[in-house]
Amino acid sequence: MTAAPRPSPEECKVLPAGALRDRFAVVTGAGSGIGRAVTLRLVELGASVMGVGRRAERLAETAALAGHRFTYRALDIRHEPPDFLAELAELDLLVNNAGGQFIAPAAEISRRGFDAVLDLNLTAQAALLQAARPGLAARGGRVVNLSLSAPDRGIPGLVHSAAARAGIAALTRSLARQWPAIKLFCLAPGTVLTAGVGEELPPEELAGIVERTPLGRDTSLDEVAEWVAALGCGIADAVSGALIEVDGGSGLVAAAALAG
Ligand SMILES: CCCCCCCCC/C=C/C(=O)SCCNC(=O)CCNC(=O)[C@H](O)C(C)(C)COP(=O)(O)OP(=O)(O)OC[C@H]1O[C@@H](n2cnc3c(N)ncnc32)[C@H](O)[C@@H]1OP(=O)(O)O
Ligand SMILES: NC(=O)C1=CN([C@@H]2O[C@H](COP(=O)(O)OP(=O)(O)OC[C@H]3O[C@@H](n4cnc5c(N)ncnc54)[C@H](OP(=O)(O)O)[C@@H]3O)[C@@H](O)[C@H]2O)C=CC1
Repeated sequence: MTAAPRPSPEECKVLPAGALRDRFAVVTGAGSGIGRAVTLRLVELGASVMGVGRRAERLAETAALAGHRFTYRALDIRHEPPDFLAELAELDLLVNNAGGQFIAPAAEISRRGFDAVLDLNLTAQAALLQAARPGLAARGGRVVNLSLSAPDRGIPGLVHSAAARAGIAALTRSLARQWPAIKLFCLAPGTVLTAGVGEELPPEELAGIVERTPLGRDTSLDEVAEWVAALGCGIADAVSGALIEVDGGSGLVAAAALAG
């Protein structure tokens, strides 16, 4: 199968200049991969961004690229209380991007391993949402939770992460009902060829997963960044609670078939 050509970075930039002027966003995991790309696009569109992550040196690299409208806090969302969010009187956009897991057969995942992945991808993110609620509600704010596509269909090798991501999708829908002043979304980007995913799977396995998606393609960083920015804009005003899969159609295919 011949895949459709990917849009160029410039073709992905569909939002007008200044679309996020005067907006204030918090992006977790802003020191690498998707979080950095999202941060740079939000800043380019006029927003001010506070980035969060454990490694200050990675956040400082993002700061050097983003310029003066980017500040950062080096902290661990699993082990530190989300006071930095509770202190914000006003917040337009929270991008819950920090996350991840390890790939292992279910039988080899210990209780501590399961807890660590549930904590990072569900419980810690729920705590961030609770802390951010007043600031978000004050501004009619939005939340984008990064997720995996079709977590409810099962993902062999990622049972802990699939459980957490199905949980965050349910949390997103439930909060969208309970907090009508805030719009919440899950964005599932399929396979994005970041250094982070490269540490989880060797290149040949990743290439196979990408090839077996219905569209035969990965999702670019520029596409993910533009989708997140769009969810922070007026165009997303009539949407809440949705899981949006920007995944080359991989959510349509059982994960076991993708893994080969
Ligand atoms: C296939 C189809 C794909 C199909 C599709 C695949 C597409 C994938 C798309 C997703 C892409 C991404 O997410 S990209 C993001 C990539 N980056 C990451 O995922 C990195 C994130 N990882 C982390 O932050 C951490 O490692 C995290 C998982 C939270 C664990 O944090 P901690 O530091 O607290 O944990 P540790 O102290 O190291 O370990 C806690 C327990 O976990 C266990 N543990 C840790 N690594 C383990 C491992 N590889 N195998 C077993 N068990 C492990 C340890 O043994 C401990 O248990 P005991 O031994 O009992 O003490
Ligand atoms: N790449 C892909 O194909 C896909 C990725 N995703 C999801 O998108 C998100 C970003 O992935 P990607 O950019 O590829 O991978 P990265 O590994 O580059 O991103 C993870 C980010 O989260 C931060 N982070 C991890 N743990 C913590 C913590 N405890 N406290 C604070 N920050 C933390 C990391 O920074 P630091 O280590 O400095 O703390 C890092 O910046 C993840 O949630 C991932 O699961 C979803 C589907 C596909």
